[in-house]
Amino acid sequence: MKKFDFGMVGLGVMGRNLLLNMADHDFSVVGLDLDAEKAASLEQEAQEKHQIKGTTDVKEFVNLIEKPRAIMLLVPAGKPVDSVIGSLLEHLEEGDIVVDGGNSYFPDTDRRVKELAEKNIHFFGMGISGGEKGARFGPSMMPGGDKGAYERLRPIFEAVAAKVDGEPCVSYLGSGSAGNYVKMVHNGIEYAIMQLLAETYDLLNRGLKVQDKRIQKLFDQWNNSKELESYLVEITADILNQDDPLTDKKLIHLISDTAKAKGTGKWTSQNAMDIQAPVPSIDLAVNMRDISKYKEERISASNIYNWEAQKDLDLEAFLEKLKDAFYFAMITTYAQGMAQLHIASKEYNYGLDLEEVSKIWRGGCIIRASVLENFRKAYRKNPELPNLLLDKDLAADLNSKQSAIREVLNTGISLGIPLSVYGTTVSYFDAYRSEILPTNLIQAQRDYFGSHSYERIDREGTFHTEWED
Ligand SMILES: NC(=O)C1=CN([C@@H]2O[C@H](COP(=O)(O)OP(=O)(O)OC[C@H]3O[C@@H](n4cnc5c(N)ncnc54)[C@H](OP(=O)(O)O)[C@@H]3O)[C@@H](O)[C@H]2O)C=CC1
Ligand SMILES: O=C(CO)[C@H](O)[C@H](O)COP(=O)(O)O
Repeated sequence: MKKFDFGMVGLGVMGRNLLLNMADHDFSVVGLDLDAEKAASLEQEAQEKHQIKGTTDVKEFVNLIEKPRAIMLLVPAGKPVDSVIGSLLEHLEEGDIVVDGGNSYFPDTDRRVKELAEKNIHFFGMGISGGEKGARFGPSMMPGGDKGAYERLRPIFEAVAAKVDGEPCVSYLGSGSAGNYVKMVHNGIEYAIMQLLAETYDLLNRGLKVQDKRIQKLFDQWNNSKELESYLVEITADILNQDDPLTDKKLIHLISDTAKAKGTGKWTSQNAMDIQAPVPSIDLAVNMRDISKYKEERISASNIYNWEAQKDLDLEAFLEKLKDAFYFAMITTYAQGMAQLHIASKEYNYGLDLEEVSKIWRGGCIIRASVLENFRKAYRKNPELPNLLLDKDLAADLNSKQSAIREVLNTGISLGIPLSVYGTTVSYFDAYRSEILPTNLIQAQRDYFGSHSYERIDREGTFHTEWED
């Protein structure tokens, strides 16, 4: 009996759809899930041309795959990944390849690579983005680690990946856990841009009392513009247009404002602090999801603190400024995430090529946007660019939009609408462009209370002062 080309463990949202995508591209595929219904429904969903089988039996699953085997895991991150690896191990043989396609925490990937290498089994992490539709019709995929193993599977991944101008949105990114790290930062950027869009909506809806229809039209216009065409802007317009099937209202007004998170945004911020890569826009986006959870306290506080403000402004002129402000904040957010990748690449010896990262984020993934092409050009000009804010072409754009974001921010503050990510983005920008910061005072304070010493700008050495109180 002819064996299958590829095996998938986990037939949920991502695994089932990616497997069907592979079958569309003429690869024969077998899927494993603990849930018999999911295994059976995979076969029911298959079209005549597909070669697909679903099973709940690990031994049968492994034996059905052509050697050396290629197996991908798309199960929830954490313990389920270790549990699946444990159950596969007794059936795998030397030379088999196991790919973790989930949002695994990158140090877990480093550990698993080592554990499986001792058994001569190739293991690598490959972040996948695009959600349900992306997995089914073309995701962006971020593999790292075992390059030889990736090369063997490259034809499958290139066939199923999203394509932009004929180029597949998958590239080998670097050694070790590079693939999971890049996906983690992708999600951090995703959190911040989602928060920026939510703040934009709040400013217009709650602050300036603009009708949903007008806001929806605005996002639609943005998505149809050269600068702001992007998946997250596109779906935000769709969301605002969605009717509720149970009432006569728009669905958005009936959804709870308490946000959930699976952890990748938090990991991005936590690790950024570890490697001293400032990403305040991502930090704030995580904070805002956390603040949203304190619903009872927010209700109490809203009864204590009132701020009723009206703003007379020319709405159409303001919307033009808002577009520039969003562009400014979006670019500055990407710049922080990309700078984190630049620093992490050195810290963990990943050898990341940020031109490739920009290339494979142009399509398929949640943060795909037309501006990624400009980032690609910036990194092509200078592969060692430490921060996109230093690219001359992007700088010219940002300079022309600086006044817009400051005006939008002032409007938000005077109306009492929280524009956290907009605000922190401007502070990040202002700090990054400051030749002189007040950190000399911090150094003096540290020396004053803790004799921590300081350095001077006029002579070499380390100094301590007996400060007079
Ligand atoms: N959903 C999304 O948009 C995206 C998700 N991801 C990541 O991809 C991974 C998978 O996510 P997603 O598909 O959404 O998750 P789902 O929960 O939809 O699917 C996971 C599947 O894995 C199965 N499973 C769990 N443990 C085992 C096991 N030991 N053996 C076999 N099957 C098992 C689950 O079965 P059961 O339900 O019966 O427990 C379920 O069918 C996660 O790491 C996620 O963070 C990445 C990008 C986008
Ligand atoms: O990886 C993804 C998209 O790129 C997943 O959809 C992820 O679950 C999103 O993160 P969170 O659930 O924390 O909002």
